[in-house]
Formats: sequence, structure tokens, C-alpha cells
Amino acid sequence: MAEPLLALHGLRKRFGGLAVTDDVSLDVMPGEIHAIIGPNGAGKTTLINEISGVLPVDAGRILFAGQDITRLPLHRRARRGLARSFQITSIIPDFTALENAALAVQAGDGTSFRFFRPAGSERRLNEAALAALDSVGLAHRAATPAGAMSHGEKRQLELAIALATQPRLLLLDEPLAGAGPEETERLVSLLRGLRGRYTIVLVEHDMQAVFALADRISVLVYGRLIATGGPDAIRHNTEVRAAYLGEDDLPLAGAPC
Ligand SMILES: Nc1ncnc2c1ncn2[C@@H]1O[C@H](COP(=O)(O)OP(=O)(O)OP(=O)(O)O)[C@@H](O)[C@H]1O
Repeated sequence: MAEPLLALHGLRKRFGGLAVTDDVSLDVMPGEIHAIIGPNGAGKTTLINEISGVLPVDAGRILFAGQDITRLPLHRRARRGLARSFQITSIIPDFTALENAALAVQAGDGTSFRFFRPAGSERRLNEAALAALDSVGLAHRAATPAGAMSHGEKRQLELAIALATQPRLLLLDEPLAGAGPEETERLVSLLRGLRGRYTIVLVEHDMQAVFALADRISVLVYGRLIATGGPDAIRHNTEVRAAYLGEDDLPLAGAPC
């Protein structure tokens, strides 16, 4: 069996008296889209923050590609290929889509602060940036200033920026938030196109999208992991359904998304 790309072992985090991550252990396998769902306040964003290094854990271990990264700072996790997509805030509005992606390519290959670059590196930079834009269907908008793009396009660009760093693991925190129905459809098909090529941890409230996209789903309730499994197993899990009682957004049938 393949080794997990990301393995969480007994993670714990408290905010004052509140256990927000309560002995969470889970594996993310290479190439899978692994969704983390749970009711509001379940601790999903906190968990993503612990994985990316924004927040230190109180106890437990985080292994990435077999190496212990529990105490590594955020930038050193990023260097190892752990990319987090920051909701639009990483976009520079006055820069074109291509320039935004090129900055990310530079950050990814560690050349951001080199003043003297060998001839040809500019071209390679632009090619890599264009490839990232192309992978999210934005190549035709390369010359457009990011600030002039629609909300959905900014989401696509944000994804291109994350992909431009050539991540081994992509952490997506609510990539569909604020998107209208058409934008959602486009973003879901775009994410589906990344399946198998990237390993993705996805936190998302849109259950139709989650059940359409995820290979496996982990369910957090009050910081505790109550289930991990394929969409069908999760959909029919009694404890999961009880956790969502009163919310009608857990789809019973397969979603046509
Ligand atoms: N910095 C903090 N200090 C104190 N409590 C916090 C902090 N950040 C989050 N919390 C609390 O931790 C709990 C989990 O929050 P978190 O944002 O991780 O949940 P979530 O599952 O992502 O929620 P949502 O679905 O609403 O985005 C909540 O009760 C929240 O109020």
C-alpha cells in the first residue's frame, strides 16, 4: 500500500477551555482529494492552520512525505511543497494574471530576491506562469489586471497561484465561498480536472460540490474526527447524519455536480 503523503497523529489544540482539535489522526493519500467537513465551528479551519503551520499544535505529530514537520515554520513547510490557497488575498490587483502567477513561480523556485538572473530565465518564468494559468482555464486572461477580473476568475487565479509553486499538497479552504451557481460549476469542474494530478485537502461548505469531488471525506464535530470514508459511506453514516441534523445540506443521493 502507498505511503500517505500527509499523516496526522493525535493532533490536539485548545483555545482556552475549548478542545478545537481533539486527538485527530488521519492519512491523506497521494493523488486523492480529501475533504474535511463538519458543522460550523467544528475546527476545520483550525486544522488547516495546524497543517500549514499558521498555528502550532499543542500535541501530536504531522508527517509530510514521511518527515516530521510538526515544529517547522510555515515557510519551511511551503518550501517542501505544502501550498495553501489564501482566499483571494494573495492576489495583487494591479498586476496582470500572468505577473501574479509569475511571482508565485519565483516564490516556488526560490529566485524571488535574485537581482541577476541568467538570460532565458525570464522566458522560463513566463512559460511556467502561463502553464499555471492554462491549467485553470485562464490563459486567455493572462494580460488582464487581476483587479479587473470577476470574483470567479479571481478564485481561478488564486488556484493558479497555488499551482504555480508546484505543490505536492494543496490545502484549499473554502474555494467556492462567495461564488455564484455558474462560477461554482466552473470551479468544480476545474477542481475535478486536478484530481489525480494533485493531492488536495479541501475544506468546503458546499456539500454538493464536496460529494461530487472528494475521493474520501473526513467529518469533524467539536474538534473530534467522527468518520473518514468514501462519499457513499459518509452519506449513509448514522453519526454523520446526526451531526448534520437540522441542516438539509448533506446530500442523500449522488450529486450531479
Ligand atoms: N484564535 C482563536 N481563539 C479562540 N477561539 C478560536 C480561535 N479560532 C477559532 N476559535 C474557535 O474554535 C472553534 C473552531 O473554529 P474553526 O474556525 O476552526 O471552525 P470551522 O469548522 O472552520 O468553522 P466554520 O465552518 O464556521 O468556518 C470555534 O468555536 C471558534 O470560535
